[in-house]
Order: sequence, then structure tokens, then C-alpha cells
Amino acid sequence: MGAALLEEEEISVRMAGLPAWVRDGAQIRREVEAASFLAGIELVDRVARAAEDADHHPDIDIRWRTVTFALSTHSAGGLTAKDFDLAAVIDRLAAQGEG
Ligand SMILES: C[C@H](O)[C@H](O)[C@H]1CNC2=NC(N)=NC(=O)C2=N1
Repeated sequence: MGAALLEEEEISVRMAGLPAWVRDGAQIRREVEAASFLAGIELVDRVARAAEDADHHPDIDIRWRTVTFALSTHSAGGLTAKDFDLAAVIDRLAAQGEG
């Protein structure tokens, strides 16, 4: 059984807990500016491993040292808890790469 689509109110509550993310219809999105191109690639590598563990995979756009992650549950046709859970993991990994 797949993850259930979240109600709008639940999405609002979860967005409030993820200030780096923006809502874009059926997906949520966050940009990370890494210290360098290679630091961005290393972040993508860590996120890829977390995504495999979760069996949930972000769309990833890499432009020099700006990496954009977008999350949506394609099988459900919108946002589910899986998206917000992985967003929190991405935030943690992005913060590890800072400073
Ligand atoms: C079978 C497997 O669980 C599905 O194909 C998963 C894999 N990763 C996925 N990732 C995302 N973002 N959405 C999905 O619906 C999805 N489905």
C-alpha cells in the first residue's frame, strides 16, 4: 500500500516546520547553495543514499554549486508524509555540509 495524500491543512502544518522549503503545487522544493561544486555533488551523493534507504527519490537539479531538490509522491499524485520525512533528512544533510 502506498503513502496517503495529505490534507491541505496537514501540508500547511508540515510546511511551517520546514522553512527552507517552498510549496509548488504537487511538490515541495528547496535550493541549497553548497560551498563548491564538489560539495554540492557530495551532498547529492548523501541524499541519494538516504533516498535509496527510504525508497523515495527526489528530483535533483545541479547548477554549479546550487542544488535544487523537489519532492512529490508520484504514485499518490501529490504530497505524502514520505515527502516531508525525506525533506527533513535533506535539511539535516545540508546542514552537515555547512560551516
Ligand atoms: C516501487 C517503489 O516503491 C516506487 O516506484 C517508489 C520509488 N520512489 C519514488 N519516489 C518518489 N518521489 N515518488 C514515488 O512515487 C516513488 N515511488
